[in-house]
Amino acid sequence: MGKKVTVVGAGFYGSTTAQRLAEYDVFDTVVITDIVEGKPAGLALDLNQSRAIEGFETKVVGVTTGPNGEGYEAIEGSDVVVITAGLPRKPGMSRMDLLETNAKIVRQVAENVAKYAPNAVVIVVSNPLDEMTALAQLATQFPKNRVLGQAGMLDSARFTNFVAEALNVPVASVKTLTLGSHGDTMVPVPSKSTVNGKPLREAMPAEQIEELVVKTRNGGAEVVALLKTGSAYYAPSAAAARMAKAVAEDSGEVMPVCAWVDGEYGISGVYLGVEAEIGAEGVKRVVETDLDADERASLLAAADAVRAKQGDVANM
Ligand SMILES: NC(=O)C1=CN([C@@H]2O[C@H](COP(=O)(O)OP(=O)(O)OC[C@H]3O[C@@H](n4cnc5c(N)ncnc54)[C@H](O)[C@@H]3O)[C@@H](O)[C@H]2O)C=CC1
Ligand SMILES: CC(=O)C(=O)O
Repeated sequence: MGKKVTVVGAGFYGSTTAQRLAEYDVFDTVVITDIVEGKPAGLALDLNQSRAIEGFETKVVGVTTGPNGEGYEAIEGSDVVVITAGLPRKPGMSRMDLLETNAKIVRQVAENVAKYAPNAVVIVVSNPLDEMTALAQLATQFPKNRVLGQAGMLDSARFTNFVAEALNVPVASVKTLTLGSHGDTMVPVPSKSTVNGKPLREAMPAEQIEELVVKTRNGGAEVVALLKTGSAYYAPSAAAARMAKAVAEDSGEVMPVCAWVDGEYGISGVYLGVEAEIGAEGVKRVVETDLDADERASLLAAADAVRAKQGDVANM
């Protein structure tokens, strides 16, 4: 049977994700939903009219959902659900300032996903990301491997872009990695970063790497400050769409994602940014990589900070 993906939230992140997913042409159907009357249907109409130009057959369906789950039957049979519903940051706000508002939204969405798409893999993007991922798992009661969050793909892409720009080399020649949280305890990993296959540490001085590490941690805030309203969506949607594609194709691709960690790195009981194999069941396996002592210490600190916050969302 053909694959079906749902994107919940038809704002900037959701609409660009739906576009990317449709243009991949690997799904039969992309459903996009929102609580705003008419907007999902309008986006679907517009995206479907681009099919003849872009050359894809995926059908986009737009549905407005109600406060009591009205309209959610449209997501039935989804293989993947991407949750983008929720407020974005304003300049000066931290992702954590969105916690209480977005927790209510994500809980309501996740409960409906559990009811109408009980076999889906859920990819959470709403912020604060690590907490909303944990909340979505609690609210759906899905197996922990079937709920994951998007952060590391985006943060690594930002780090890669900054390195490529600083060295004036093709983006494709740079590989970087970020682990930890999608917040202050993000852990960019220079020891696993390379330029043309050679260690990043041989390509630029330590002080410059540290500058780019800080820039990566502030990557989202830098865009928010420039946009004035809303937050980034081109790179974020590329990241979430790639994850959804990996699930649909059962590719087993290793990606940095927010996944349930149960013993890897000596860390347990927390959704945290780690590398994982992604496939039809969501996270097939968390992939542990060798880290320097300081990177490992930062990851452990991130786990402690995130675990404490994730404990709070159970009652939200
Ligand atoms: N994880 C990550 O790396 C990133 C996360 N984000 C987060 O993604 C979220 C969405 O960002 P944008 O699309 O830019 O915001 P946006 O404001 O453009 O769109 C959010 C949409 O969610 C909808 N919504 C609200 N409650 C809903 C509900 N109960 N059901 C369905 N839809 C609902 C709103 O009507 C709105 O259309 C934000 O929380 C933002 O912080 C954004 C960028 C990166
Ligand atoms: C909004 C957000 O989380 C980001 O751009 O990183």
